[in-house]
Amino acid sequence: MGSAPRMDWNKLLDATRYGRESESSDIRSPFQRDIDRILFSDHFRRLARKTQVHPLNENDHIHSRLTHSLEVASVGKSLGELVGVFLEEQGELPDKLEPRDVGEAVQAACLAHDIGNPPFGHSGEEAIKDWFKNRQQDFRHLPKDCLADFTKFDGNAMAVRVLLSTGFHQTGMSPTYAVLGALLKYPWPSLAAEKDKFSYFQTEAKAMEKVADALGLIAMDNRWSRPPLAYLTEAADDICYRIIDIEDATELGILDGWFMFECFAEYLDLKTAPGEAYDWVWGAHFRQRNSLLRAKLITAATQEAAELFKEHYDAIMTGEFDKKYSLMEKSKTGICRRIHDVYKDISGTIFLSRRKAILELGAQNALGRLLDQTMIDVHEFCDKEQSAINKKVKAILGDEIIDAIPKGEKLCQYRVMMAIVDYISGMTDNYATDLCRKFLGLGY
Ligand SMILES: Cc1cn([C@H]2C[C@H](O)[C@@H](COP(=O)(O)OP(=O)(O)OP(=O)(O)O)O2)c(=O)[nH]c1=O
Repeated sequence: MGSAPRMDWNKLLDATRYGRESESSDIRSPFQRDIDRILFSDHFRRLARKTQVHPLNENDHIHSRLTHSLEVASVGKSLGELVGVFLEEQGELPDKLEPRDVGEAVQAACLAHDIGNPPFGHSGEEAIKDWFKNRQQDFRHLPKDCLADFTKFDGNAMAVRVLLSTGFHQTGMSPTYAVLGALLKYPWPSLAAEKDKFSYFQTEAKAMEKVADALGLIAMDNRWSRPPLAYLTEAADDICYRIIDIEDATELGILDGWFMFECFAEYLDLKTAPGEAYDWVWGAHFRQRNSLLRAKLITAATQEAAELFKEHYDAIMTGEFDKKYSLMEKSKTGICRRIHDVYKDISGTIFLSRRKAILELGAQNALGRLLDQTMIDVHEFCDKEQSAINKKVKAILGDEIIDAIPKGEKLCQYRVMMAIVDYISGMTDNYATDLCRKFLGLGY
């Protein structure tokens, strides 16, 4: 009996670039260059005004997708380095690479993990999906796998599209294969998606074959094995958003100022008796107390996540790690388990808090309205003559975006629809709200 196929770090950490391979004699490592390309991109900058949990918030302590992405990148870098040290000990770290390089590859992917998110976070994704689901009949002539890209729309796939430079107004990031791999949380297309999660649209399907081949991913049914570094990107995200969402909810008064302390102090073994190191917490402002808890939780959870990666290493490398679970969920009694369980109990209260609920219903309307207005005559975009509305939509998107799509091609309409979705999902929350107001005829 032959042994199960196994992924290989020489391929998984391939620093070759997808697309343009530009010469560089500067001091930066290939993965540091990925970090810089992502960090300086306009897609990344716009995350400052995209919802993490609480839309259009005026409290500057509350996280946007930008602050979240920076924090995830910080945790991801540590996780990557810890795993890099482990690979070195195993004798599996490719020649010329150091543990720090693994940290940088994960850091880059973490920076980009939400770069494809639409405005208004998850409710924005739902709004886009709902709009297309309600109009499936109108688009029934599209190939099934193309239509599913819209009816199951996922920001994860848009992130890959942004990085591969196929999206709206992109000049090209040409990321390394290793960083693309670390971003591939769901390495299958929309039609194969369970729970509407997938990492690439049909526009990127050909590119994905090249990426999967370069990374040496294992073909399994209608998907590829998840690249091991993607587990670390996911763990960094899971650790950060669970802790930080609780902290933000406390800041907004949705949860009590002692909530974090009551849930976690005992698990962190904090010394808070009179005369002990942290006895100051009793008289502290809730923010000071939460800062301490956040720091301790992130440190402990990061270390545990690296240990969980090592514990499940063989299953991860052969693609057999249970795809239903994340690393964090594999924790039995550790701090990751506690964070996961507390968040599970409390997330309903946070997600259905009054202000969030009101603004999310508004977001549904705003995105629906933007799609209504830009998609009215989308069936005719590939005709020679353009309707008056399509001429205006073209002018808004930029004529060159639509003109670049070959008109005789079978997938012309699908590509135009994708260009419009690029445009809308690339918007910040405030831009989408403002454009909706203008589309309603309420002035400029
Ligand atoms: C499901 C859900 C999440 N959120 C917030 C909570 C977290 O801060 C954040 C989690 O979303 P993501 O960071 O996008 O991560 P995820 O793991 O849930 O999803 P994916 O696999 O697609 O990447 O979104 C809401 O505000 N409302 C919701 O209904």
